[in-house]
Amino acid sequence: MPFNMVCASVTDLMPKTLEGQITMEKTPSYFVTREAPARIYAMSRDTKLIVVVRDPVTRAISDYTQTLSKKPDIPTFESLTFKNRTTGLIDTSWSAIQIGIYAKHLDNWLQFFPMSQILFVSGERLISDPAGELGRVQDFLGLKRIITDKHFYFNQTKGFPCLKKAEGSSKPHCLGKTKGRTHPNIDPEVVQRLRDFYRPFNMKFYQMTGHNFGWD
Ligand SMILES: Nc1ncnc2c1ncn2[C@@H]1O[C@H](COP(=O)(O)OS(=O)(=O)O)[C@@H](OP(=O)(O)O)[C@H]1O
Repeated sequence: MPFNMVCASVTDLMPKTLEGQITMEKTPSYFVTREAPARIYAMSRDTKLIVVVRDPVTRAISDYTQTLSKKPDIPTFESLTFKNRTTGLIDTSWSAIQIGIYAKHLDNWLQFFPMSQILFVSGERLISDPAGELGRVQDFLGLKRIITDKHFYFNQTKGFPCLKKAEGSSKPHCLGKTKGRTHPNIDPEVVQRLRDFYRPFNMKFYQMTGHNFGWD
């Protein structure tokens, strides 16, 4: 990812929700938008928030890969990562790097919402155990566990789980072409430097969420 943030709530601005329905809205940039928590809180303070997160180093490379697919002339990942390559100073103003400082963004949300209203879904586990991760989502939303292991199969070619049957269809459904792009090879020293950079922020994030995402 990029990653996604989902808001589940009933608000005046969203389509009318019938009894027994939940309105969901998804935008990747919510989690990192400074004004978002106050605005969502003002709309509906009971909103439940779901954020899909993955290892911030892989996330940064994935983000870069997505930009590269649209603008093939951009500088290399390695050159964008550093303010000064010789000193190893990381350019934290580069959005691909900035977005992965999850603890900092979460701080912003905790000014308005309690942790009990926020669920962090592991992007890695969404691939290795989709039913388990979706079980957590269903529990969090107070839904019966309808989606289980029997709804998925693993597509080796795609490298992702797919749905055995898409909603309202009898055909399987896999993620589209823009998911699972091949990432460029990044200089391992740069990857290591980024791992070191993110470690303290990851530790803080594990502490805040009470969940070790296993990125280190
Ligand atoms: N269901 C599911 N499970 C696990 N991982 C998933 C899933 N859906 C998307 N992805 C990964 O998210 C990356 C694309 O991010 P987004 O879908 O948020 O991007 S965007 O909406 O197009 O901006 C993309 O990252 P890459 O690994 O770089 O391809 C996908 O692998």
